[in-house]
Amino acid sequence: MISLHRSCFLNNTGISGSSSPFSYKLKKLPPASVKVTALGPNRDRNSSVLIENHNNPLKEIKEDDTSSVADVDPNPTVTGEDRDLYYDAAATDDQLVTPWSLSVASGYSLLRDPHHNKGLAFNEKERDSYYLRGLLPPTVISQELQVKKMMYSIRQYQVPLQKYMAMMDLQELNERLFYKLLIDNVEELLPVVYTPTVGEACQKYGSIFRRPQGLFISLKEKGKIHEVLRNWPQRDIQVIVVTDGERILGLGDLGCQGMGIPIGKLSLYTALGGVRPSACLPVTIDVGTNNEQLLNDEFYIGLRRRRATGQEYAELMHEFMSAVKQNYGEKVLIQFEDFANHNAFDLLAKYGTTHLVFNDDIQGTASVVLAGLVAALKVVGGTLADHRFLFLGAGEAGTGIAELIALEISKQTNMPLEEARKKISLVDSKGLIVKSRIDSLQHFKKPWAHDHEPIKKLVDAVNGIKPTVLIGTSGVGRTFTKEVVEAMAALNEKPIIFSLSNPTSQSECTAEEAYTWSEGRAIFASGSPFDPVEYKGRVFVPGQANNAYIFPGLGLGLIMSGAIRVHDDMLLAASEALAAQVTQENFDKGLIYPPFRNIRKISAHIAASVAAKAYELGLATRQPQPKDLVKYAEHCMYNPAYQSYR
Ligand SMILES: O=C([O-])CC(=O)C(=O)O
Ligand SMILES: [Mg+2]
Repeated sequence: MISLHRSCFLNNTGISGSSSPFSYKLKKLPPASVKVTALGPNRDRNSSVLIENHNNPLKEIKEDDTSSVADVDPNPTVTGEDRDLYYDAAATDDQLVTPWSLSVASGYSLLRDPHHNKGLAFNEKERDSYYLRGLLPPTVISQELQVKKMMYSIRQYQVPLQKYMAMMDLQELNERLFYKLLIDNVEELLPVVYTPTVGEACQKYGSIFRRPQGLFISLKEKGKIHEVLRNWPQRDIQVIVVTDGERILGLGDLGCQGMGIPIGKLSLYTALGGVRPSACLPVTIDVGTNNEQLLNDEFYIGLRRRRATGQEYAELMHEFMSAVKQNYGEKVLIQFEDFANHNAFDLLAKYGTTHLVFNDDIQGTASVVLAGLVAALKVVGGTLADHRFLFLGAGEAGTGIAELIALEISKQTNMPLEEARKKISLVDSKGLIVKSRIDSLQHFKKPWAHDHEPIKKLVDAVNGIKPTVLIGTSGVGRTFTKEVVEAMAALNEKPIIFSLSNPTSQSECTAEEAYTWSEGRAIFASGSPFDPVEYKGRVFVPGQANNAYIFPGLGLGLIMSGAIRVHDDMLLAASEALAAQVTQENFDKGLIYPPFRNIRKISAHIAASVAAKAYELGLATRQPQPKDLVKYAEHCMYNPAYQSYR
């Protein structure tokens, strides 16, 4: 029999006995109904404790529970300074833990609990203590061997989508092994759990759907979002990635099937930025879809209706945003992802002053591209202000990048922002954005309407504007034609060409095209990965200008400083920190981004710079400020090594 002592402790994974180093106390009733079931040598395997809450009339307390329900703290969260937020992350062999969890019921269930399952890595003692005898074959293997075996098995699949499904299955089976695999093999597995494969997964989400991941909030849940959030098993949420599925990568409206994106982004928050998986909440808001093919697809998993717009849309989003703050407090980071232009800018403007929000497609992409440009200038020469920029695509990414470049030029030169913007031109589906179009332009395009003759075709814009930098954010593949790349190469000794649209099918040109058509002179980066290209005996390694370099570190920096708002200067700080991570050795290979295999170190530096900026701006609430922010960031990072169970 177990006893829940008056001074039992709760961390994000559950409740532990007083001998464990968890660091804050349960005193009164917890806000949500929590089924607390203990595992351990002293317990009767069927025993469980159900702590009721005000929503739940159930009350079942078995065992010799010495605590009373009223002694449990109603709000055992968020601000306690004595609490080690990262206890769960920092497992070491000498720290024994009990795999207490919400609803871990028995050894059999333990094997099916992804947060605590270790599969064949359960040692003999754990097999005795946790009722695992007979449930596993006799062999005991290390996590390292499990990684080796899983990698072997994943490499057997020829089809990327099969690899994706194998990885998702692993995430649902054994979370720590999933993250160990991803961290140790990041360059190989990033294209599997993230772009480009995640794009295909979203397109086929209905037919590959096995088990729900993340939280689905549809119009059916209107008026009940607060309760829906409480259905999520974790309470201590630090990052939410939310999409409404209307503009998934460059693939368009995938409705509810956009869920693959928040799942993938949050896997990267953990693997690349070290945010604990239990603190991450993927959300898809389903207001319908205008994708006829999905509406007619018998396997479609979302609402079968056309998209709600206007007030109906705004009300659902507002209820969500309010419920998030009510449930998780002021310091939960909400990352908007893959919303359509017409909502993305408005949501960011509306909630930027009341919530800790950030739009990855506008701001994260801007930050990563600025870092790449700053690094590229070390090869090409000149300052940002010496260059001319032309964009194909004037949506979230295009205007977001343009604005951050203008901001940086303005900071560097003391030039008014208005003037700095004139160094940047954008082409949309109707041609160059110019003053004569101003009345018909969407508001986010208006700052880019300069005095210029109208130009329809991109190649004519290249020849007319004579840019040194060409950036594709159109979401439309193969738009950087041979003619366009050759024009850039005729104008520039080292043309900078970024094809940023995702997934690979939507990239404005391939790496091979960029290098071949520029006769090996282009400095090229893309949103989705391309393999190195050999051209005339030289090997060119394309950079991946993907916001995955930025958001995990940015998020960690915001969390560890307890920031309450995102500020543009933090994006600039993240950008500078990333650019500073490119070594001479990288430059020698033609790289303008550091390799992803060093991403955790890179993220720690980005996090430290972002946190430093938060403190400087007075937006940080975690006091006192840690002395060495890089070390602190590293300390905070989730470690997927198995914990030892007592
Ligand atoms: O997800 C990615 O690879 C980058 C991104 O945010 C997008 O393309 O929308
Ligand atoms: Mg995106």
